[in-house]
Amino acid sequence: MEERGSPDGDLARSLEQGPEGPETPIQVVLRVRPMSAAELRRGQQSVLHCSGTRTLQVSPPGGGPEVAFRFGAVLDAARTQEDVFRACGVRRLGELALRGFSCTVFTFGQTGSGKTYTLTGPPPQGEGVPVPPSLAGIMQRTFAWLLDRVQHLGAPVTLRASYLEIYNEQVWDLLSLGSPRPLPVRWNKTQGFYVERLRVVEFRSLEALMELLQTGLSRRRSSAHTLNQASSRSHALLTLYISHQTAQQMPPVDPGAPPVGGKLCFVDLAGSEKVAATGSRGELMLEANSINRSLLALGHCISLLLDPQRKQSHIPFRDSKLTKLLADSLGGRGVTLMVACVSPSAQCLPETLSTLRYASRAQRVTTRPQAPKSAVAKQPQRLETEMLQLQEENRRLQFQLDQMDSKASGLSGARVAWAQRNLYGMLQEFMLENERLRKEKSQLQNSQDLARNEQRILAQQVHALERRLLSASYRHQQGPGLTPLCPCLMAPAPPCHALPPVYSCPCCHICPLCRVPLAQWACLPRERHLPQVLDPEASGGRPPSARPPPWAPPCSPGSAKCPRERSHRDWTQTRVLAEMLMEEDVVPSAPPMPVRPPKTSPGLRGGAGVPNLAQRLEALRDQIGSSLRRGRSQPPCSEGARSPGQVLSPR
Ligand SMILES: Nc1ncnc2c1ncn2[C@@H]1O[C@H](COP(=O)(O)OP(=O)(O)OP(=O)(O)O)[C@@H](O)[C@H]1O
Repeated sequence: MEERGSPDGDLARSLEQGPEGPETPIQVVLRVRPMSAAELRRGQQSVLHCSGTRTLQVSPPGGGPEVAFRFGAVLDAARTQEDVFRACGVRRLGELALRGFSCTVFTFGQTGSGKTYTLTGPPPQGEGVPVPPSLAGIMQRTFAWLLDRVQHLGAPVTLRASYLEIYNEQVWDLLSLGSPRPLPVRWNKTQGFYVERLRVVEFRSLEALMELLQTGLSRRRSSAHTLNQASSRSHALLTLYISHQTAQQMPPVDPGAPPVGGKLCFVDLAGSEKVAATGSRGELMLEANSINRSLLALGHCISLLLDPQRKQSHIPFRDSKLTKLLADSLGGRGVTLMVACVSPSAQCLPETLSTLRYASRAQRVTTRPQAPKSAVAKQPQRLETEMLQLQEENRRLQFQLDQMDSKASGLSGARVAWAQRNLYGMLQEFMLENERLRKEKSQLQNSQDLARNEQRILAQQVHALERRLLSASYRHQQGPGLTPLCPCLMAPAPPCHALPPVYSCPCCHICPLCRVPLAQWACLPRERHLPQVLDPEASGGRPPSARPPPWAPPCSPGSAKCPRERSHRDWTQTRVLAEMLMEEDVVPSAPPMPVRPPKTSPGLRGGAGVPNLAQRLEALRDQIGSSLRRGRSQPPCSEGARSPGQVLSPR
């Protein structure tokens, strides 16, 4: 039935728009079977009328108000099996299953409404008698389409099938090789609910699949009751597993777990029935109760799935085996098509209305279809994710290591190497510089020692010359009527005890030089006076230390050695002394010291005082020379008094 605006086109477009990602509602197709021969015999009326392709109107007998139901597609009794197959858009579901989606087609309705007929056609007329192709149901048509589709894919596809029934709330394998045993229903995170140890049979041809179907149908429990001569007493689930890997490429499957990949599941539910209406007794009644309880659980889950808030919380899929195995199809990641089957007979109106309400609610249930990835497909992705994580961790650790190095040395690796090389060179340079400075320091130390020694010698010579000069100058100026000059006025006043006590005779009680009372003088013993200039004539053969200096004053007044009486002789000695000093050549032998600030104290410290002493020595020489020149030209006693400043520069 390829007509414009047909349900097939709507469903196809809905499925083609992509079920992955957004919420996808359960697709519902309503099929009204023809009146059965028994119903016609009883003269029952049809209360169902199709209005268009998607609306069903219910006209209660006796003139009650009509009720309209709208579904994805409404197929009246005139529709053939091929029409139903096309209208349901099962081929689209097959395509989605080939892409890895989990798709489900299930029929729902009261007993005798045509569920099994819709899925698998009329019951077999005899053992080994196949269903005529024109009466083949959705399943056979899908099988044929799928096998043809796979053959033209051009890629290896593995097809397998399982077939089970839920009878009296127990799962039975319809394809088991041995004696059938009830199978447990398990759950894991990746696969959800599944039947453990369910036989999954690989098939490569349509004939093989049809044989599996016939095997299952022949094993499925059915009985006769008032409304159906071949009533199914169990829910039957046939599942096709579609995988794009060969058996060798497929990862090992957990023991008892179904294979992963795309799935296409056909569920033929047992029909709800009123025991009173079917006349079931005994075992039939038990089967009916079990069927009704499981259908009630299914309806309850569907009702809860309609509530968005409840959908996020708990849905009691565990209430029955049926709801467990349909959990993914109803509220999970699957794509689901529901074919609601009804009888047009007025006698079945209450059950028909119940089915219509049931189906109306179901088509408002949404799923979030998602193609499960196979383990093979997951593995490269997992490895790639791990590799990215390890790379990220490696970068993070490398960054932390660089930071630690930088903190430790403040330098990166290249800079550290550069710094090590340069630090080694700098260390060598510092060692050489240190050695050079050590040598220079040693030389300077030696020079300093030499300078100090020479300074000391010069200082001694200068002091000796100054005293001799003062003594000679004083004696030279001790003429008649002349007042002796105080050496304090000629030179920095030396301590009185250091002055040569030449004329500090105790009898005068006044220092002849500075006229200070002698009581303030502390004249030293004659032996501790400054070194004496040798005078062979006056020494009398005594050692120098024992001999008095030539200018030594008499120790008592009136002595023959009084300075007044010995002035000429002493002057002669002074002149000899001065001539001797003029012949001396005292030159500092120390190297020049670092330049000091010009206002540095001229004190005799280190080599700095050496030039000063040398200058003073030179000045003394000049002064002595001048005195000698004057002495040669004038007799000492007639020589006029001179200012001390004209003789010696004050120092
Ligand atoms: N569209 C149809 N055209 C012709 N005959 C049909 C149609 N639908 C159902 N029938 C017939 O009606 C009877 C009951 O059908 P069927 O067994 O499929 O019902 P059911 O819903 O599966 O019942 P149950 O739940 O008891 O198994 C069968 O004899 C079947 O051949």
